[in-house]
Amino acid sequence: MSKKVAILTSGGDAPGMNACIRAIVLVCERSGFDVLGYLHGYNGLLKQQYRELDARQMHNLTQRGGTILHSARCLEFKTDESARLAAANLDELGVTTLFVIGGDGSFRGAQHLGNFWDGQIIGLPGTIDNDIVGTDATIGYFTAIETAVQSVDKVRDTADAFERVFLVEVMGRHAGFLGLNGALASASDYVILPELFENEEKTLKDILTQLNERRDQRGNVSYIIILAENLWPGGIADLVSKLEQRTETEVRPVILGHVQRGGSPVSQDRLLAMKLGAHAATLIGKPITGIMVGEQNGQAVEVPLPLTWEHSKPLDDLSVNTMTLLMNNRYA
Ligand SMILES: Nc1ncnc2c1ncn2[C@@H]1O[C@H](COP(=O)(O)OP(=O)(O)OP(=O)(O)O)[C@@H](O)[C@H]1O
Ligand SMILES: O=P(O)(O)OC[C@H]1O[C@](O)(CO)[C@@H](O)[C@@H]1O
Repeated sequence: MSKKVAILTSGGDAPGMNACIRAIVLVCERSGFDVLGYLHGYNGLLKQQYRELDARQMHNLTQRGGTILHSARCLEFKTDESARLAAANLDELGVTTLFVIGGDGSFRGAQHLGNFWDGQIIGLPGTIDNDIVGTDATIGYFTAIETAVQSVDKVRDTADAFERVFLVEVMGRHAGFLGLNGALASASDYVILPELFENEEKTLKDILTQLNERRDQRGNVSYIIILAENLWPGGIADLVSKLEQRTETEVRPVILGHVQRGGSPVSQDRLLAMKLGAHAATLIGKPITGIMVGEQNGQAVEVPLPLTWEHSKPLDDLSVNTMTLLMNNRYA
């Protein structure tokens, strides 16, 4: 009997998930394995909602954002009862390997399932947040940076025209990767990140000092602040109003939101997705389970799932130092 494997995408969708599905399906087809795709994350696993996947359906897919399997958050999957049901459903279909493409929450779900199911479980890091330990980057992260940068470039045009202050909120859940690199690549003026945030007063003072110095030297200037979501205690509206009071000028907010999750994946995400998906498919049937396949320094690595979430992934020193030199601590 031919082997049967299944794929699901879970949590926030990320550009490149489709390229990853394609890589897994193509390698499986070469090996003569049947592949099915569960729909809507763990919901599909609980409701036995799936479709069969073959190479013909993978045509013209790499460049598409989103996920053809749809994604979802499924709170009930946290219960033991749900994991038992999922295990029974997988066994009923004869699935022996399950690939979970998603973020750290999806990996917790995969680990939870592993407590009740004897099959092989392999995670692939798909999230725009890049907040997964054990891989240099996650699928979707590079596209999200690109989208944020293109958006800030546009904001810059109008900010310059009016010599206005803009506050741009980016995603990242509780991690600053998207904010930091989006801010750097768009040559923004100041960035507020969860990893570096001390308190409101210090942040406001820093911004005021920098902005006043700029105005003293150059007259009216445009000024762009990047704010990571879920960070400012009173939300973006509160920061806008505090900045307006202290700068005595208009401050305009822009929330980039889910735009950052969409769009055709950039090459870096396509390549990462293909490499990780193809490598993961070569592990089918090997005595290794409960792991995430990631990339570290150009090598595929297999990382036990709990190690991907037990500690927070730190921002890299080079990016932080560059940001300090060119942005937050540059007064002229
Ligand atoms: N502790 C857990 N036990 C079982 N399942 C879980 C657990 N944590 C998360 N999950 C499952 O994984 C799903 C996705 O998790 P979450 O919403 O945290 O997104 P994610 O995978 O971290 O992706 P992203 O952060 O990019 O949106 C949850 O809706 C739930 O179905
Ligand atoms: O789509 P939802 O459920 O609003 O989730 C938004 C969250 O998902 C992400 O886009 C990806 O994790 C986060 O950056 C953001 O906080």
